[in-house]
Amino acid sequence: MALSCRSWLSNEGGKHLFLLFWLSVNVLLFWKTFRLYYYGTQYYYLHRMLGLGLCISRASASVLNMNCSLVLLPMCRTLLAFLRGSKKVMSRKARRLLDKSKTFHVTCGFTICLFSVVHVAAHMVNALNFSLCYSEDFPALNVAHYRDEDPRRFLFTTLPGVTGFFMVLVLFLMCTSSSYSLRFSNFDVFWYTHNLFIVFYILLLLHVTGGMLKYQANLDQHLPGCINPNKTSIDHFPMSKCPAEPFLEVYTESESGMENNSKKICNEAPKFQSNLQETWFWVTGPLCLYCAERLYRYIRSNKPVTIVSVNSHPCDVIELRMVKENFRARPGQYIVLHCPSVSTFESHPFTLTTSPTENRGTFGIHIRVLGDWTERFRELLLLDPNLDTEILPILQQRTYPKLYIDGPFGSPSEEVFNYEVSLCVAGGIGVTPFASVLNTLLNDWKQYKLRRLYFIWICKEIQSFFWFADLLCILHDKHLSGEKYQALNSRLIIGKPRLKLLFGEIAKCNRQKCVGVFCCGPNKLSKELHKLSNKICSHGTQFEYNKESFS
Ligand SMILES: NC(=O)C1=CN([C@@H]2O[C@H](COP(=O)(O)OP(=O)(O)OC[C@H]3O[C@@H](n4cnc5c(N)ncnc54)[C@H](OP(=O)(O)O)[C@@H]3O)[C@@H](O)[C@H]2O)C=CC1
Ligand code: HEM
Repeated sequence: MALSCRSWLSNEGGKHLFLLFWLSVNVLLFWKTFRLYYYGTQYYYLHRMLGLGLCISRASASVLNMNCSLVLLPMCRTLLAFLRGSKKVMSRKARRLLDKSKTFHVTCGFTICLFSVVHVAAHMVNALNFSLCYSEDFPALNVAHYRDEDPRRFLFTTLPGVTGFFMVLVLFLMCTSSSYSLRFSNFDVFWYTHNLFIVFYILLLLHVTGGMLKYQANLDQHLPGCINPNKTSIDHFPMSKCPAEPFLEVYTESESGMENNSKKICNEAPKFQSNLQETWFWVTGPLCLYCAERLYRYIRSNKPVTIVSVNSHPCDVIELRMVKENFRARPGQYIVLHCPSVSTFESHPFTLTTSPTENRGTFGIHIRVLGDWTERFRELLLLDPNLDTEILPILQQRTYPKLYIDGPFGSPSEEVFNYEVSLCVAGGIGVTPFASVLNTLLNDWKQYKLRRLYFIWICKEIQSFFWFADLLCILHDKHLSGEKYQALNSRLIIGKPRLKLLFGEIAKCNRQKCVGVFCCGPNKLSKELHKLSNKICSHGTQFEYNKESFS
């Protein structure tokens, strides 16, 4: 039991701890801001005018500030790839958190949507109260031009109102088009709408320059509650219509000593100033970082690659070999392919199956033709579908379509080399990340921590194994004996692997070790391995689960 807890903690602990920390900061930020506007002496008159709507609108704005700042960071993929590669900078546990970057991005995105609803609702109430609680005494505090003015005026004729309206519209479009089904069926729509994020940020930075909500700047000359000799009552707002609590009930002695002031004479009338714009502090940094990342990626991917060879494999897989000046990549990384002849904006991630080395500049990917984009791409590559293989030296190269790559970007499979023992389970074309790992082990494995690799590849059709038959046999021959492809036969087993039994065997042979479990394939395979990694813990062996994803 203790061991399975240790496995669970090792697999799930980091991400749950990070999520708890992020949640706590959100709650703390909301509560701290709520209290500031509820009890803050400098907001006493504004609170009297707007009531809880003020506190909730400002508290939700604080949460929006933080998440609008965080939402872009997980998408700085080049920065994430650098962090993955810099082993000195982060521990493996910290690097494994990078696998959840897209999940964190979506979480922040949804939080922005949720608190945008809260923020808009609270500001609707504020618009109403600005109108109902128009103050003759403090004209600087008012947003309405006169009492009982139509609150819709603020929403559609002021900068915060108009920018807020369009921000909600953009956010609605971005989120509704981000659903998995729409991204899968019509990536272009997702891409067009999601790139409205730049409009979202421009509107956000304009939104907060409205300066409608004001704080009192001369508390030393006029502490709320003091007596104005020119007025008999201290009620500056039409109490019958205003939502704010009665004067003395809100402020207790411990909060600000308000009662004492009801005997003090005010030295001068209250003066009000617009709040400092915190949003610029929160958002400017990450926005500049992300824009710099996109600019760097644009410049880096602006030069087309040279296609060296195109191989057609069984079961609708094509292998593409390319070369690009100064392109470097680590095994397990992926690139994003963009072919303007197929689609103007649509691009797709593919894991590198061969990475460039010192003595070979080419790199390769294996593409399973599944959807319209890959279908069209194959037609452009293999003009004559009957051609089995077509390897053209660079000089005689046919006119292939222009092809651009973005990346390389990091992925969990890079960690395979950082365990002493690793188990790689591939389902179908999900073998690609491990192909690059195996290719690397062909050359120089001594530099890595990895000393034992278990590799399981599950395919629907036996012909699929021909995608990497050469590689598997060379590996096998290099480390074991056997004729060409004979080796494969001796390791080909018909039927599903008994993963639970396999884990037990691995645990027995690697007592007291931490085994890195890597999966790339169908979700149900991934879920089964994840469950086993959390559960199996015999012989003191721990299984650390790493799900492959284009994070
Ligand atoms: N870097 C990355 O993130 C990459 C991810 N991928 C992903 O990998 C997946 C591969 O798809 P595809 O080639 O169609 O794979 P398949 O759907 O053909 O599945 C491959 C094999 O895995 C078997 N399988 C599925 N679930 C289990 C399980 N729980 N236990 C044992 N065997 C199981 C299947 O058996 P059965 O026939 O019974 O279903 C099938 O024989 C895709 O979802 C793709 O997105 C691919 C490449 C790279
Ligand atoms: C204010 C809110 C949001 C902003 C500013 C934002 C911004 C971005 C940016 C800049 C990217 C990177 C595009 C790239 O470099 O490839 C991105 C990608 C992504 N966003 Fe958002 N997003 C927001 C909300 C959401 C929400 C709510 C969801 C989910 C429902 C979501 C899902 C995604 C996904 C899945 C990707 C990755 C696309 C891919 O690479 O496959 N986003 N987003």
